[in-house]
Amino acid sequence: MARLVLDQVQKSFQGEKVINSLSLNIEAGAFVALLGPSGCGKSTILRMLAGFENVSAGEIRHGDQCLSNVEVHVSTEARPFGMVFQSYALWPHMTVEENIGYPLKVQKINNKERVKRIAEALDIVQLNDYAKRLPAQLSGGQRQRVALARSLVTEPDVILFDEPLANLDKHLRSSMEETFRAFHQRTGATMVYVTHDQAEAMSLADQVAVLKQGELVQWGTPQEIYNNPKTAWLANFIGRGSVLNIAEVPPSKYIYQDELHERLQGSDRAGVTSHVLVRPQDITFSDSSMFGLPVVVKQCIYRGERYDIELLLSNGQALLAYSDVPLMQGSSHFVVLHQAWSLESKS
Ligand SMILES: Nc1ncnc2c1ncn2[C@@H]1O[C@H](COP(=O)(O)OP(=O)(O)OP(=O)(O)O)[C@@H](O)[C@H]1O
Repeated sequence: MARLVLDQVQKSFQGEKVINSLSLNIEAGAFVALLGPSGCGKSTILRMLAGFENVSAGEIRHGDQCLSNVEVHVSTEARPFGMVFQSYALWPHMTVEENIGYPLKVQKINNKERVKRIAEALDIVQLNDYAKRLPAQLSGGQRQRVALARSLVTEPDVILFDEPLANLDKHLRSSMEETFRAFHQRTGATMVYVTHDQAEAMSLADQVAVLKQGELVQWGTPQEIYNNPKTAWLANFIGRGSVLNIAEVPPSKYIYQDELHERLQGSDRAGVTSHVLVRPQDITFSDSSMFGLPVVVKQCIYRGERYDIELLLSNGQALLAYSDVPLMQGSSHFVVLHQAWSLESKS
């Protein structure tokens, strides 16, 4: 097991840069998500890691071995990596066990060892009873589990996932998340997981790289990214919340109730303003004008477990809060903002 390093990696297609000087240190055994909107370059990074694409500049290393730079390109087959795709990519004419065993056949692993490893892989993904079936006789989730099992029979150091749950319905996705988690714990392999679904990335990964237009916006634990986003774009991409203008505060710090209320009310007079993120769970409704800020309800939307309340502050800024009870459109209330996180930039 070795660390996977992307060192100032760049990628251009026909002279157009799609990955701009990306550096990431992925520790051995980590579960890393590459997260970002469509077209940000996630799949291109995965394809460079897999060896399907070369790099235009920079270097990819696995431990001491250089996998890719402008001069070196280790082929896909020679990298100790497994891969799981959105489309499963199973052989339709092969049974489950034949599909799983195929990479071992290619590696000319002897029959006895092959049978043993197939049985272990079937056990990990809990498909022992399905070994003799064809892919067409399986559900989408079961097919993806076959693809998972096939990715691990060669005992790879690293497994690359390209949106593996994208074709599955919501219910199945959450049970597959459980499978991935257990799979990671049992194999101990390093996992690099591409997704555009922030909830999936947050629940699975221990480190998340958020990308936008080929640039790394932030790299950290799910908690860091949720609680301490650098930019307003990221704050809106991960979870829900409101970005407000307040009288200037230093970036990257929490501001609490009294100071926050004061600076919010002073934002109109202030020469310089800062952007802060307020999460809806950090807002409560108050009976008192002494502690609360006046707001008017713009919209109230039922969400099952709660209501989303879109509010307008007296200076016209919009604020999202949650409520257990419905509030009438146009009605006036007071809210307490318990804390806000000051952002480095708005973009
Ligand atoms: N072979 C190629 N030739 C030219 N441009 C490409 C090629 N592959 C990808 N691109 C471009 O590179 C950019 C990043 O694409 P990529 O597929 O990596 O994004 P992504 O984040 O994985 O998107 P999605 O979530 O939609 O799959 C896009 O603008 C895309 O059009």
